[in-house]
Amino acid sequence: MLELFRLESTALKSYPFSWAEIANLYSAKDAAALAETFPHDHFKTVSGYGGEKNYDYEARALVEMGTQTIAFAEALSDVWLKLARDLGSAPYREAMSRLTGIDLRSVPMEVNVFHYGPGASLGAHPDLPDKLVTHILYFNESWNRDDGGCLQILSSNDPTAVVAEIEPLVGNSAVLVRSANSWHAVSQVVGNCNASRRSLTATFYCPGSVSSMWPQGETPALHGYPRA
Ligand SMILES: O=C(O)CCC(=O)C(=O)O
Ligand SMILES: [Fe+2]
Repeated sequence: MLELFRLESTALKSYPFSWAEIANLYSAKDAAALAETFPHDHFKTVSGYGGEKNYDYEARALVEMGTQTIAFAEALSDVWLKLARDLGSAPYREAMSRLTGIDLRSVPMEVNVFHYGPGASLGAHPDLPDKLVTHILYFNESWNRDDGGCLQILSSNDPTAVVAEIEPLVGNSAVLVRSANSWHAVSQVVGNCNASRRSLTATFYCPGSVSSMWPQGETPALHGYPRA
């Protein structure tokens, strides 16, 4: 499913920090099926203001932290099951290690899926210090830049210091190596947007870290995501 050679044939950019945009992660047929059957089950609403960042979106677990366990596998389409298996696999970790120059073969990782509905955004942030690398994959069949919802690579904590913008189109992805200056944001989705902005993050953590998305002991209320 995942065309790992795309990761192997990309070099990281060094400005304004270590990052890369990588397109064409799947065949056209798989890309269409992934976009068509993007998960709508078992989401929690995540929002908060202040602290590291402002944020507002819907999140679903796909591969649980530090395991290869696929969350709510029974609700996934065949292509989504395949993608979840690939993201939990050793060859994916090896390709990500080669791309970033960081040994990610045995560190804890988790995969989560997101809908950003009308008005949703993610303020400028460098990612928490216990993260090593985040790979963000996108799943919209089409996208209008005027609707917001783009990943913005920033040269500082100033949200207007935009160096590059990545559209959330299926097959497209971005790799961010966490550092003190790895500033990035998601521009606000406009209020009248008629499709959600769809993404997934595969996050590799420092050894010994726990999930900040799904704190242990918390039993979040999960719901279906009803919108298109
Ligand atoms: O969805 C994106 O493009 C960025 C997500 C992100 O920065 C994060 O989850 O920390
Ligand atoms: Fe981030």
